Amino acid sequence: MSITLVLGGARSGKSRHAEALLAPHPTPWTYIATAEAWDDEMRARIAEHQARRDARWRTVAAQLDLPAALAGAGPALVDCLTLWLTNLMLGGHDVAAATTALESALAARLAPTVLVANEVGLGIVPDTKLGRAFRDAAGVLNQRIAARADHVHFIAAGLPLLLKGKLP
Ligand SMILES: Nc1nc2c(ncn2[C@@H]2O[C@H](COP(=O)(O)OP(=O)(O)OP(=O)(O)O)[C@@H](O)[C@H]2O)c(=O)[nH]1
Repeated sequence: MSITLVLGGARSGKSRHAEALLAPHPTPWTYIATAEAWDDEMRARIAEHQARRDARWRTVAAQLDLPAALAGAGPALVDCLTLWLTNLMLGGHDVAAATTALESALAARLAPTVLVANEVGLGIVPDTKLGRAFRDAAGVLNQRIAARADHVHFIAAGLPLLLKGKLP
């Protein structure tokens, strides 16, 4: 089933674009959230997203186990891969093995999947070793998922740029 990767910077409008991609598909749509509400700012960001989603959505939290969240779900939106990577790295997990497991889960999907990820490598070189390792790992992860995706869209200023496949 079709896989779409939606890339973009912070507040580029990528979540809104990704949500709209599921509109032609049957409900309920599954929103797979990788974020954790660790402070008030994050709680406010999450609340904004939740307010936007109506009863056609069901929300599943998956900080680490994306394959389990994807298995058996209908049309699904993963928001976002970059926070999932953060969770893996901070937890000391094997990122390459987790990515392989995600690729297998995507290949087994029977319904469309949209995945959101941040394009983090466009700014200055991070001044910490962890920051540089994260930036590089995010680039590798995006390339691996993009290679398997049917469609890849890059969002800037709320507007989509086609990198692969088709725009809706
Ligand atoms: N735990 C949890 N996280 C959620 C929920 N809804 C949204 N989120 C998270 O909210 C995050 C998106 O936050 P934003 O800060 O608005 O994203 P952004 O990158 O700045 O914005 P856009 O590019 O415009 O989408 C994603 O990582 C989601 O996982 C939810 O119901 N529960």
